[in-house]
Amino acid sequence: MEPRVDPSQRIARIASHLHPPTSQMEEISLLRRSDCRAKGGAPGFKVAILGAAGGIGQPLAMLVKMNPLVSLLHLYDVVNTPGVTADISHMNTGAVVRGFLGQPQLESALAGMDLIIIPAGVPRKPGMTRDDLFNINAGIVRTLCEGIAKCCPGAIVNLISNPVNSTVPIAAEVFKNAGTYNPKRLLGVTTLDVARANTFVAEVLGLDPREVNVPVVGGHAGVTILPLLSQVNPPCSFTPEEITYLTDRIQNGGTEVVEAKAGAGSATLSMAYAAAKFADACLRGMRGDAGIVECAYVASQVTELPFFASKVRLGRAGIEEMLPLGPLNQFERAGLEKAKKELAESIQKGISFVKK
Ligand SMILES: NC(=O)c1ccc[n+]([C@@H]2O[C@H](COP(=O)([O-])OP(=O)(O)OC[C@H]3O[C@@H](n4cnc5c(N)ncnc54)[C@H](O)[C@@H]3O)[C@@H](O)[C@H]2O)c1
Ligand SMILES: O=C(O)C[C@H](O)C(=O)O
Repeated sequence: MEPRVDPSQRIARIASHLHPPTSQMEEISLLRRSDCRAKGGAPGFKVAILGAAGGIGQPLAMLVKMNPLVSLLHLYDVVNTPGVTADISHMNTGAVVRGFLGQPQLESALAGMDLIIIPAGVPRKPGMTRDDLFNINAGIVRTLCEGIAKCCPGAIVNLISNPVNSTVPIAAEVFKNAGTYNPKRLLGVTTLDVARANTFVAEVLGLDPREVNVPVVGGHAGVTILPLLSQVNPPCSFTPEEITYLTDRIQNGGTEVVEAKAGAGSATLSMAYAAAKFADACLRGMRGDAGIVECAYVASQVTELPFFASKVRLGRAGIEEMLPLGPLNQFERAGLEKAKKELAESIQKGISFVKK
């Protein structure tokens, strides 16, 4: 028979786990994790979301909490994480959730994590380009990456904060300065471009969007978003009008949402979906699953540019292989030249921000 425990002591013990003093945060996080495993919870990966209380962060936290590969989920933001954490923690899925609030708790949020997802930063309003976010978001990404270099240098990083074409080079420079840079572990998330391309192409072809796969390469802003409509799977052909319509809609999908939201932000729900899907692909690769291929914006040798989005094969250590672009038609070759011109400037801007 179990020893009798005074119910008031039991309640006090639970309450102290829910509202621990800051200094005990990490210790209790470990305690709860081992509690969870002792009760039969499956071991899994430790994931942190930085910017977890935002428009993307909240639905992303919900989706990651539902991922059976995740055993521990850390939610970090400079505002509102206690509420978001309490809310998400009531979902009866396997992952244990812990909240971290403000810069003093950043290091505890990062310690021991396997995968870091970063949607921290300001979103666009109508009339703005993603590059207009640079001045605020560059500093946010730099600070968070300095924390990663210090507390979990071996983690895989999924970077969402815009302008992605510049924030990924910023992260790379920060990691280089800290001596922790491994290009296989730093991935700019462009999955939403692929999700949009699959959806819009499926609409035109009258297919189920889940059965369509469109490679989208280049970067994540305007003309740098280059859908390869000649490589759509299942193989198909388009009229010149369809190609013009689809390319324009895919390149401006983000602006379509920004304008529809009319000042209330940019894509959050579709982005959370895309980020959760991409994180799941990274985790399956880390687990050792074979044949996981996704498009992402990464340090690259596919073109002469140091960063470029293209198909990568994911594995235990992050990026295991960079797949070639494949044959491009004349329209795509012209698009690639335009994309490279803008990308080169955005990459340089990111690098200079850290070097200055
Ligand atoms: N890569 C993509 O495809 C893609 C898609 C959509 C949005 N985005 C970008 O994602 C970012 C977030 O968008 P959102 O709609 O969630 O914005 P949001 O304003 O709703 O949320 C951002 C969150 O970041 C937090 N934050 C700010 N500074 C922080 C810091 N120093 N540390 C931790 N958290 C911090 C804020 O408190 C807020 O909760 C934007 O830059 C947006 O442009 C990228
Ligand atoms: O368009 C934006 O500003 C957000 C994001 O990059 C998107 O593609 O939806």
